[in-house]
Amino acid sequence: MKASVSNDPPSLMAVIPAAGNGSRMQSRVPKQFLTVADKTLLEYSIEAVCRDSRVEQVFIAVSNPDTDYFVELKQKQPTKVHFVKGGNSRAESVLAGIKAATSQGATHVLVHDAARPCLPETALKRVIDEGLKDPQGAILAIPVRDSLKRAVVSSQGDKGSAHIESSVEREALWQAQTPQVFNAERLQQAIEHMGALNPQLTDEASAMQWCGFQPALIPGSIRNLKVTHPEDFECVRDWLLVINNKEESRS
Ligand SMILES: Nc1ccn([C@@H]2O[C@H](COP(=O)(O)OP(=O)(O)OP(=O)(O)O)[C@@H](O)[C@H]2O)c(=O)n1
Ligand SMILES: C[C@](O)(CO)[C@H](O)COP(=O)(O)O
Repeated sequence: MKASVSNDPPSLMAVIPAAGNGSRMQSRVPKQFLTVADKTLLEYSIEAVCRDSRVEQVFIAVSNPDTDYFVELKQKQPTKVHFVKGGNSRAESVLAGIKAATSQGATHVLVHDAARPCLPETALKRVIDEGLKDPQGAILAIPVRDSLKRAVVSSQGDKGSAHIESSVEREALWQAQTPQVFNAERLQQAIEHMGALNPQLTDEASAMQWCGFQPALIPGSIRNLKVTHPEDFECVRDWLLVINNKEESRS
C-alpha cells in the first residue's frame, strides 16, 4: 500500500453510490428514486451528508448523469453536487466517485449509500470525527441486538422453511452501515487491490480489511436503515414523514 498520510489539513468529500437497480426491492423505479413527500430518497441522502459542514463537495455515481432529473438536481446546488457515471458493482461506482473527488483535491472520502436517507446528524458527526483522526478509517455500525441463529442448509434450497442448526455468539458482532470514512488514496488502492467486482467487497471497510487495516467501529443508529426490501421502505417512509413534520413545526 503506497499512500502516505500527510499533515496537510484534511479535505473531506462525499461519494454517494446511486447507480444500482434495486433488484431485491422490485419497485417500479430503482429504490433511490422512490419519493416521500415529493423528494427522492437520493435527495434525502444528499441533504443528510451535507448537514456536516466539513463535507466540501458531493460526488454521486449514477447510471446516466445526463438525465434531466440529475441536471435539475445539480442546478439546486451547482457548486457542491456533481454527478459521475457509476459502474457494474457498488465498488465500481464508489471508485468512480473517489477518482472524481481526488481530482478536486479530496484527501478523505465519506461513502454513503443513496438508499440510507434517514442518517442522523449526530451519527454523521461521530463517524467524521473518528474517520479524519484514525488512519485506518471509521465506519458506522450497530452491535447485533437479537439472538443469532445459524440455519440448517436445506438440500432443497427451500427458503420458506428454515430450521435452526445452532446459536451464534453475538458478543463481538456488529452490523456495518454507511457512512464509511477513509483516506481517499488508501481506499482507492485498497478497492483496486481487492478488485471492484470481487463479490466479497460488500463495503469500503472490506477493501481496507483485505489490505490489513482495522477500521474503527463507530456506533450508528437503527434509524440509518438501508432500503433493501419493500418492508424497509415502509419504515423509512414513516420516519422521513415524522422527521419532515418535526422540521416543519420548528420553522
Ligand atoms: N452497480 C451499483 C450497485 C449499487 N450501487 C449503489 O449502492 C448502494 C447500496 O447497494 P444495494 O442496496 O445493494 O443496491 P442495489 O444494488 O441497487 O440493490 P440490489 O442488490 O437489491 O439489486 C445503493 O445506493 C445502490 O444504488 C451503485 O451505485 N452501483
Ligand atoms: C455497504 C452496506 O450498506 C453496509 O451495510 C451494504 O453492505 C451494501 O449493500 P448490500 O446489501 O450488502 O448489497
